[in-house]
Amino acid sequence: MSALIGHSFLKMNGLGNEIVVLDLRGKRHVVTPAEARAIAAAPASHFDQLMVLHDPRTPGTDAFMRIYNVDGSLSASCGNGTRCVAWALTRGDARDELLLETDAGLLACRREGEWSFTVDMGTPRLRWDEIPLAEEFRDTRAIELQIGPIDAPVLHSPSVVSMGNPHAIFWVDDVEAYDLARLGPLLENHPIFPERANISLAAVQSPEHVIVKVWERGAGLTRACGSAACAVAVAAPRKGLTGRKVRITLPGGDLLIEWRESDGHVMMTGPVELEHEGRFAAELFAETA
Ligand SMILES: N[C@@H](CCC[C@H](N)C(=O)O)C(=O)O
Repeated sequence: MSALIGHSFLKMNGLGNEIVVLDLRGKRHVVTPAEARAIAAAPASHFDQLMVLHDPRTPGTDAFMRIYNVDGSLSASCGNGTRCVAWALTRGDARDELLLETDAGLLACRREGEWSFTVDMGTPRLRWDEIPLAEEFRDTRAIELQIGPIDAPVLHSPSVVSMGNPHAIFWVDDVEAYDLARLGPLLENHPIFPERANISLAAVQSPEHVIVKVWERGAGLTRACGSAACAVAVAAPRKGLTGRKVRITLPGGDLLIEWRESDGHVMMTGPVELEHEGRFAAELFAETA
C-alpha cells in the first residue's frame, strides 16, 4: 500500500508548466517512478513535473528536492517548479528568501512579489562531458547534429548547455515552422545524448528578446520550461546573438533571464500560480504495488 494515500499536494503552474508540489519532509518515503506516473495519470494531480520535498541534506537549506518528469524519470533541475516550491514554502510567513537543493546544487530563491520569484539557477556547464554528450566536441556553441536529409537538414548545429539538466537549442527563424511534436522525440533520444536531452527551438527577435518552444525530456511539449529558457539565455550570448539579459517568450508567457557577468550565475525571474490543493486517493496507486 502506498505511503502517499491521503497525502496532500499542491497543483500549481509556472507559465502553464504543470507542477505538483508534494512535501515529504519529515517522512522517509521516496516516490517510485510508478507512483509518479500514477499521480500524473489522475486529472486533478496531472503534472509535467512533480517536485518532491525531502528533509534538508545541507545545513542552511530549506529542503532537498527530487524532481520527476511525467514518465517517472528524474531531473536535477526544473526552473518553473523551483519557483512554485519557493511560493509553497514561504506562503503564510514573512520570509522573502530561501535555499533549496537538488542533485545539481543549491538554488537560492527570492520573492519579487506575491506571485513572482527569482531563482539563482547556478552556473551553466558548457563542456561536452558535462552536458553530457556521447562524443567529444570542443566547441559546444554548435555541435555536429542534424535531422532530415543529409544535404538539406531540417534542423542542425544546436548549441548545448547543462543547467543541471541537458539542453540542446536549435536556432531557427520561426519556432512555429517546425513539427516539434514529431522531431522532439527523435532528438531527445538521439544517441549523442546518453542521458537524453530537452530540445528547444529558439528564434532571436532582438538582442534582448528570444521566442522559444520546448520539447522536454520525459514530458514532451510543455507550455514553458525554465531551465530551457536559462540554457537559451546562455547559448545566445555565447554565439553573439543577444546580450546577457533577455526576455524569453514561451507558449505560456515570459521569463526574464540574466546570465550575470560578475559570477556567471543565471538568474531566472517569473510568475507562479496555485490551481488547487488536493489529497491522493487510494485508487490512484492501485497498480503501483
Ligand atoms: N520544466 C522544467 C524542466 C523539467 C526537467 C526536464 N524535463 C528534464 O528532464 O531535464 C523547467 O522549468 O526547467
